[in-house]
Amino acid sequence: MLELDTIAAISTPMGEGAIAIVRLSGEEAIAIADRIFKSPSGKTLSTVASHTINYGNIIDPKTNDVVEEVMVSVMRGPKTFTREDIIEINCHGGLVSVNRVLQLILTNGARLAEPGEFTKRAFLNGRIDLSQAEAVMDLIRAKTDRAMNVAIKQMEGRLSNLIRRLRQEILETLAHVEVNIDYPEYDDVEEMTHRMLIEKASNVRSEIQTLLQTSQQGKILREGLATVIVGRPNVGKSSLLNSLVQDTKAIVTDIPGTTRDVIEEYVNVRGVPLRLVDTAGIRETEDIVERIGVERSRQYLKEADLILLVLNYHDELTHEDEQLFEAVRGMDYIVIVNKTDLTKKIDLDKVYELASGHPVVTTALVQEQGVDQLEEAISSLFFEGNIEAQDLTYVSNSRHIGLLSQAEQAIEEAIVGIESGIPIDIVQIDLTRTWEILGEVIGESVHESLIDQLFSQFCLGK
Ligand SMILES: Nc1nc2c(c(=O)[nH]1)N(C=O)[C@@H](CNc1ccc(C(=O)N[C@@H](CCC(=O)O)C(=O)O)cc1)CN2
Ligand SMILES: Nc1nc2c(ncn2[C@@H]2O[C@H](COP(=O)(O)OP(=O)(O)OP(=O)(O)O)[C@@H](O)[C@H]2O)c(=O)[nH]1
Ligand SMILES: [Mg+2]
Repeated sequence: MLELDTIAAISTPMGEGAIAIVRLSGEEAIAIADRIFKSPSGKTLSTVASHTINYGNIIDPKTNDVVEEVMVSVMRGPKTFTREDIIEINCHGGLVSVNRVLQLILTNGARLAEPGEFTKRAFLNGRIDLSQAEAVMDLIRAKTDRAMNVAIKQMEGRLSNLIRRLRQEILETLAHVEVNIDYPEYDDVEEMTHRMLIEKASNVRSEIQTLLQTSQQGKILREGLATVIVGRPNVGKSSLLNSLVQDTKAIVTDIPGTTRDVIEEYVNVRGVPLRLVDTAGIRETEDIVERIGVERSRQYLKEADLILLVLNYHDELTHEDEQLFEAVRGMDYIVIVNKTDLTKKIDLDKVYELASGHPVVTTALVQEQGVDQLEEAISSLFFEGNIEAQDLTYVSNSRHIGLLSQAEQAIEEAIVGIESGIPIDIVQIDLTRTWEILGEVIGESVHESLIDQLFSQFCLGK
């Protein structure tokens, strides 16, 4: 165990609630709490049994004034979240009262925790590895049930265990290489090790590939399907965003060019998390502010997983509409023909022809018509053919995906090397590199600055 100072933070959201929790972790946690805690029966926290909750008051030791009425949980390490001694003070849930308790703790020997520092300690003290710690953050941020299931499995160590097993197999393979290097004079040893090496390394490679295959869905579940609404000015793009969000987030007017900037919202469409982006209508424009917006729309378009292309039923197809079809070619898109409550001026046959097999949905968004069909089209596009396998281990985090791709490449080089009969000590280098890269996923052999950066993305008090 590392010797670290005692940290404290408010671990519940800033705002009014029924209760709010101030959490302390570290060697001095119980002693510090005792300095400001007074129980009616006179007991002290340092003498109560571990994992008990205790009623009492928080008092300012300088004035002896009662500051708060609380329940204090005492949990002695190592069987705690951080493996250190932990105190949790359950206050009345008002901003002023929790802050007063926190201030007293800080003036009585604790230091304010940095974002993610409690979870970082769980990592530094070896209770969880890096991929599990990252999953804790994903769990908090999860926007749908499915995203949460992926995070929980990763937190339980599913991914870590798989990575550990692969690393173990690489080590065993390396042991065979050693034999080969140590006894090069035995030809039959070389024969055998070659076959074995190729078999073992191919096995590892195919497991890495299987994992990488889950990454696209995993990433979408975690980060949301990047969905961009495009269309000419005034066709109803912002109305579409509002219908899907079921709330008025984007300003809707009949003035073309209303949306100047990009609006981003998370929505849950039948279990598919969408990171929905409403853009400024794409057209040639003179207005400089609007032009920046249009420029950014094009940028978003490039990075989208799904495009919602909106057309106007009450208007003829224009050259700009056709350019939009051109721009989204090769991407996943759904065509929405809006304003069907008005008279038809669009050539629908032409729309179907341009859509060339992509779904076409008609809507009258002012009357909330067609939204169901659109949601259906989105969810069937996402879940097409691959109903989420319950026991699949997903990779969802860009850092992990990047490392796994590197590992795949390294093991590939090792395999090609063995097959082409290059010196075995070169193969050894590639295998070792694969082993190291995989280690970074679970936080073995990672640089300290990366660890700091990862944990700093957490919420305060986590
Ligand atoms: N009040 C409170 N609720 C909370 C947390 C917390 O810190 N405080 N958690 C914080 O995010 C989560 C719970 N996570 C936890 C994970 C591990 C351990 C823990 O003590 N693990 C030990 C002992 C397990 C055991 O008793 O067998 C261990 O793994 O060694 C505690 C909480 C959610 N709810
Ligand atoms: N009749 C009718 N009007 C609609 C429909 N959907 C949207 N509108 C109206 O069309 C106008 C433009 O809607 P917006 O959602 O602001 O269009 P937009 O594409 O975001 O426009 P810009 O941001 O200016 O590019 C508003 O007056 C809406 O009320 C519809 O289905 N039928
Ligand atoms: Mg708009």
